[in-house]
Formats: sequence, C-alpha cells, structure tokens
Amino acid sequence: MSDSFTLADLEAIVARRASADAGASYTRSLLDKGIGKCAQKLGEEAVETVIAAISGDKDAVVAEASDLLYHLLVVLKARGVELKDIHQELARRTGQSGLAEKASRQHG
Ligand SMILES: N=c1c2ncn([C@@H]3O[C@H](COP(=O)(O)OP(=O)(O)OP(=O)(O)O)[C@@H](O)[C@H]3O)c2ncn1[C@@H]1O[C@H](COP(=O)(O)O)[C@@H](O)[C@H]1O
Repeated sequence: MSDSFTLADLEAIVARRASADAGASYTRSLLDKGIGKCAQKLGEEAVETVIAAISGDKDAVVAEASDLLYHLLVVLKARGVELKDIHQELARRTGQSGLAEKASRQHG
C-alpha cells in the first residue's frame, strides 16, 4: 500500500473525512475551526519542517514533511482548491527556468 499511496489518495481521504463526525475525525474538527486555524497549523508544520531540514535528521524531515503535506491538503480543501488545480499550474510553469521567471518579474 505505501508504495502506491499518493497525495491524490490523501486528498480523497481528506475530502471523505471532511463530512465525518467531528468527534471521530481530526480533519473535520480542524475544518470546523475555520480557515484561520487550518492556516495556522499549516504554518506551524512548515516551521517544524524547516527545523527538521536544518537538523539533518532525515526521519524527522519525512515526519514533518508528511504533517506539512496533510495540513496543506486541509487548507486546500477549506479553500476549494484541488490538487488538479496545482498540477495545472505546475504544468504551465514547465519549460521555463525558475531563474528566467524571476528575471521576467524583476524587469517586467
Ligand atoms: N495524515 C494525517 C495527519 N498528519 C498529521 N495529522 C494530525 O495532525 C495533528 C497535528 O499535530 P499537533 O501535535 O500539532 O496536534 P495538536 O497539538 O493535537 O493540534 P492542535 O491542538 O494545535 O490543533 C495531530 O493530531 C496528527 O494526528 C494527521 N491527521 C490525519 N491524517 C490523515 O487523515 C486521515 C483521516 O484522519 P481523521 O480525519 O482524523 O479521521 C488519517 O487516516 C490520515 O491518513
């Protein structure tokens, strides 16, 4: 299962749990607290991922990045954004170097 588990699978789980009972689902209880709390948790997990990355502990990076991606999916759910929207935007960006994009913003 873990070899084939993807972010799309987790997105589907988050969508399903969004309509679960709040007492039985962390996802639902977080969504019930509103976008501010969801975004705050995302920020906390981002900071914890940064700390893990700097520490050099690979297992900690895996754990914190997993928390980060889960909480990102909750925020996306709260805002009605789907992974396919992100995929479309990422696909649009292919073919242009990040440095070229940065230069076009600075001089445009
Ligand atoms: N991947 C995750 C996942 N990652 C992290 N977390 C939860 O995120 C929370 C964040 O950790 P913290 O220590 O910051 O939490 P806390 O102190 O309890 O949080 P607050 O009091 O600040 O809100 C923990 O409760 C984790 O269990 C997750 N909760 C759920 N999932 C996935 O979502 C599915 C559905 O979960 P439920 O919605 O709970 O059924 C699960 O089966 C998993 O697949």
